[in-house]
Amino acid sequence: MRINSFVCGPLTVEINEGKIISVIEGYVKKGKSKQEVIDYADAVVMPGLVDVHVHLDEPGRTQWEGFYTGTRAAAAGGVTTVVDMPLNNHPTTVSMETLKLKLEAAENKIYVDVGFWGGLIPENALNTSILEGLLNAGVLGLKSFMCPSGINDFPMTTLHHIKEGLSVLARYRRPLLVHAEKQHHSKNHLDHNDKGDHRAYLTYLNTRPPSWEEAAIKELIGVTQHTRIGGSLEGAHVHIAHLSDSSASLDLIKEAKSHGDSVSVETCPHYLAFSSEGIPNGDTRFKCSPPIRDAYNKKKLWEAVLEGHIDLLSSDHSPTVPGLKLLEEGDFLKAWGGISSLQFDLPVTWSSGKKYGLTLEQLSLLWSKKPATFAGLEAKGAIAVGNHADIVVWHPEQEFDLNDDYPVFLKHPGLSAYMGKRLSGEVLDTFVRGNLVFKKGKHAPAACGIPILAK
Ligand SMILES: NC(=O)N[C@H]1NC(=O)NC1=O
Ligand SMILES: [Zn+2]
Ligand SMILES: [Zn+2]
Repeated sequence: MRINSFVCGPLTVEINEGKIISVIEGYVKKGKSKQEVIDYADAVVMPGLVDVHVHLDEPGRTQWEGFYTGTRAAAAGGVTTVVDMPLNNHPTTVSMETLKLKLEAAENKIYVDVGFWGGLIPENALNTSILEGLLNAGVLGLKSFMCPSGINDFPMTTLHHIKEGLSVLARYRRPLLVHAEKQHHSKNHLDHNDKGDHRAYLTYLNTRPPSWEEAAIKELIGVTQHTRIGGSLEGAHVHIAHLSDSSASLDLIKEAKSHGDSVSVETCPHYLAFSSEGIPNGDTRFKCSPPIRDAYNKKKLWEAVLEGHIDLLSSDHSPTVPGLKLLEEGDFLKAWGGISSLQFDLPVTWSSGKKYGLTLEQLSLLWSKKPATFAGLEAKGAIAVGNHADIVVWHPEQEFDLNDDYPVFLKHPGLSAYMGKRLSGEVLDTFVRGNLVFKKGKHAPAACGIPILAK
């Protein structure tokens, strides 16, 4: 099969047996006989997105999302690989046995390729053989929380657990992703028992100040110094999930990187597209942790992205059921924290980013090459000879309204914070390993995604 496209000049990508076999500047008019040629004219052909932070919640909470709905939404949004988080599913993915349950649940249901993070919790951190079993079974790395996760069977880890986990991960050369917020009480800090207006977003924002992120990251940086070349944790890598604070927390990460620590950081579209000032009273679709901060913070976060201080983007797609989002009560303190977004990674990032000067090359690095490399997926994330033919074809300038008529494939479309927005950048077609999994608004009849296991 050949794909022709005209972006920065004509381009032809040749695909055979799921892999890219040539990338040629210019249109190749004559191919082998019987070879299928798709001409995309002036649409953009880019590597499919690799979303390394997605909660698919199956098994156990399929009513929240699920492999079928989540990966169909991913395919419709040009996301060709997702890496599933070890929590919100039940049981959580914290052992070889629970990973097996994930794999069984995913069978014949996934429309894009799916990798898995395992969970680092106190129990397995203190039992190396459980962790080794989980890593040997193929999780791409581990994830832990420095504050309560909101899920009973996923307890938070202390720095001691994190160090234990890193010493195992160092041998496997796989990363630890950390939810870096550390609860502490300060003078202005209102906690959940205080009587602020629960429908006001500011009440919630004040319960999770930037100093929570700063405190957690400061502790982590004390550990990442040992990941430097020659250090006691050489080979280990710490990745800070969903950074929201673009001030002191970011400065700490920059400093650690300047010393050669093996550390990276992601942020998410909701921190780049929204600001606290614009969140309506009672609209709990916008509740997440760490919280969406003010417009100045957002601007600084975009600057950090464009200057390369933020390594990659991910969705932290974390949906739930309408009942737990408490939309009617609009109670920001009691509602589930998590933003539903997976299908909109590409248009949301583009619509917001182009106002700040984001280029297509940067977009592609942040959403494909960098996350693929981070997760150890060498054959993904770039249109290059030998790579998987994971491709999104899209029209960056095509605008659309996310209204009730728009085909949203997520389990609960109405819960997404992006509904009602006008976005720029419509996906035409999505290929996963050469299979056309989404074409002009329709999915392929069969789910041809495969699970990705580390060797
Ligand atoms: N458990 C879970 O998905 N938590 C996520 N939700 C959110 O808003 N931040 C998270 O870490
Ligand atoms: Zn998190
Ligand atoms: Zn998450």
